[in-house]
Amino acid sequence: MTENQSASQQNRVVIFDTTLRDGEQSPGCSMTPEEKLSVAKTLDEMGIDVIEGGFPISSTSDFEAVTQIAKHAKNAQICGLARARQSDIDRCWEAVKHARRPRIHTFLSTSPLHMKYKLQMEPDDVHQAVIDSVSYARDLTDNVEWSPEDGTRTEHDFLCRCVESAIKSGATTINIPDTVGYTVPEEFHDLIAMLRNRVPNIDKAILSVHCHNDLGLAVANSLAAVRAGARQVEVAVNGIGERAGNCAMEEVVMALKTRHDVMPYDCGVDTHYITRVSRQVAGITGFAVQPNKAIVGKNAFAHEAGIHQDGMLKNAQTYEIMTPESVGLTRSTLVMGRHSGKHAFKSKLQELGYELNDNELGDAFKRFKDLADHKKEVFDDDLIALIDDAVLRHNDHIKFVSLGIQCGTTGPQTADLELEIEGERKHTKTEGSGPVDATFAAIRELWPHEATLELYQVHAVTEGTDAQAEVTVRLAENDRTVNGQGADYDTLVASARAYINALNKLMVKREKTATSQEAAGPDVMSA
Ligand SMILES: CC(=O)SCCNC(=O)CCNC(=O)[C@H](O)C(C)(C)COP(=O)(O)OP(=O)(O)OC[C@H]1O[C@@H](n2cnc3c(N)ncnc32)[C@H](O)[C@@H]1OP(=O)(O)O
Ligand SMILES: CC(C)C(=O)C(=O)O
Repeated sequence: MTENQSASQQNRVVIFDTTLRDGEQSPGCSMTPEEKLSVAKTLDEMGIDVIEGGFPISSTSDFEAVTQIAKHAKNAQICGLARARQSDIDRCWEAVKHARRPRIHTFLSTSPLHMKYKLQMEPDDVHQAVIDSVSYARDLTDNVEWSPEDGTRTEHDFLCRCVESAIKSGATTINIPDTVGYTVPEEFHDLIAMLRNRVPNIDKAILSVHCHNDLGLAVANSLAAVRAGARQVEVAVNGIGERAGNCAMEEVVMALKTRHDVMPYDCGVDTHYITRVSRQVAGITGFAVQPNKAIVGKNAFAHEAGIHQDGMLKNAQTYEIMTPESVGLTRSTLVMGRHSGKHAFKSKLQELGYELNDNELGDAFKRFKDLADHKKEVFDDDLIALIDDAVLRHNDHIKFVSLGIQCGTTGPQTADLELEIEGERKHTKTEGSGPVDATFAAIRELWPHEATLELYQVHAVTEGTDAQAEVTVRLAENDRTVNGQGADYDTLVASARAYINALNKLMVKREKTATSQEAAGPDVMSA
């Protein structure tokens, strides 16, 4: 009996996280291999069962990300996506094979619309390609997932035929995607029930769902599918993903935990990591979480109305269906400030879930002391922003040194900027239309580049006029898009740091992103 089958029989729901593949398909959301690896490490630690690290044939950067994730994962199965092409499957296997538990996820559209217009293939040829691609993948590994893309708009007879053949060809997971987020919960429930009733060998594979959120129904649809017998749910942190996004990991996991009475299914996720991974993904992608977002929004556990506050004081359960602690929002035991030393700093970071090496700790401590000199209270959110900004910066080609600004109504706005570029200090003083424009103009003068600014976003980490600013800068150059982040108590310094971070990432991408054309194979398998 396979691991998947035993999970299926025991009401255990496998959590398959696709933040790093479908999540990354959100426009402007691309992540470097290093960033993907750092998120994957958290997902692995928190008990996510399967991590889809990317689409290895799509770029050398994605190939490298999946390879690195596969090499580092301790517990999770590591998966890559592949079209129904030998070259895609080979490339995927090359990356995932390093994992202790690798998985190939291959897919092909089965809806009339997709077959006719997108694939331009006849149903019989699609059916044969399913058999060929799954059999080919199965020769490489015994852990093969197959997805009929646009499955929810596929004719039932044809869906059953393809699912049955995919299982006969060796698929161990059958994932039904609601690719365009069209389905409503009752329909999804009935679709899964229909497959279980009609496909004779359905129990040989675990049934999975992959829901998009175009109508805001991704979580409801996924839970309806679980109630009908699906035992894998595909999710993304903060619900990011193509268009309106994917089923939000934190929502499904907390719904299963909180309403175990009506949904008696278990998953292996340690929910205490939820806040941390949400912040990590938001920081890396620059996709801020809306304040009223379930589970991870800033207001998810805030009570403002007097009657609610009164109820909370008398008994928290009056207005709280789950505790903030259960998702990792802990009341601080260590208060950090200018008098805190390195030991307390290290313990605090451990409390927040960060393990830094000695160099990273040293750099972060210097930044913390500087911040504490300028800010009365250093909150947990300040530290998280600071750590996310300070680590992962060691190999940067361009480093921020200092910035002086002249702004206001009395004279030209100028930025006096010093950078260290490949070990050499460079300095300039540049004018601009406002201090941010002057700062970015100074960077462009010291490091000329063609990339265009697509997004400039400032977010106050905490309340108060001394709050740290967390800035996101998105730069685009040809097909490459990168998000840079910077945090500082000075908004302009944070802006400079974010722009420089984006430039550093762009350089890494320039080096690594050779398009996959030479690796991409010619045709759909049977065509
Ligand atoms: C529903 C989903 O989320 S599926 C995943 C979507 N994710 C992405 O597309 C992100 C990564 N994609 C990419 O980088 C590129 O699209 C690549 C590298 C995969 C392919 O790039 P290109 O070779 O330039 O092809 P392009 O993207 O223009 O078109 C896709 C081709 O794949 C074919 N195709 C689409 N899905 C499949 C599939 N499951 N199996 C086989 N072929 C497929 C299309 O019919 C089209 O073929 P054609 O070129 O013969 O018309
Ligand atoms: C590849 C499949 C699972 C997908 O992402 C979709 O259909 O949305």
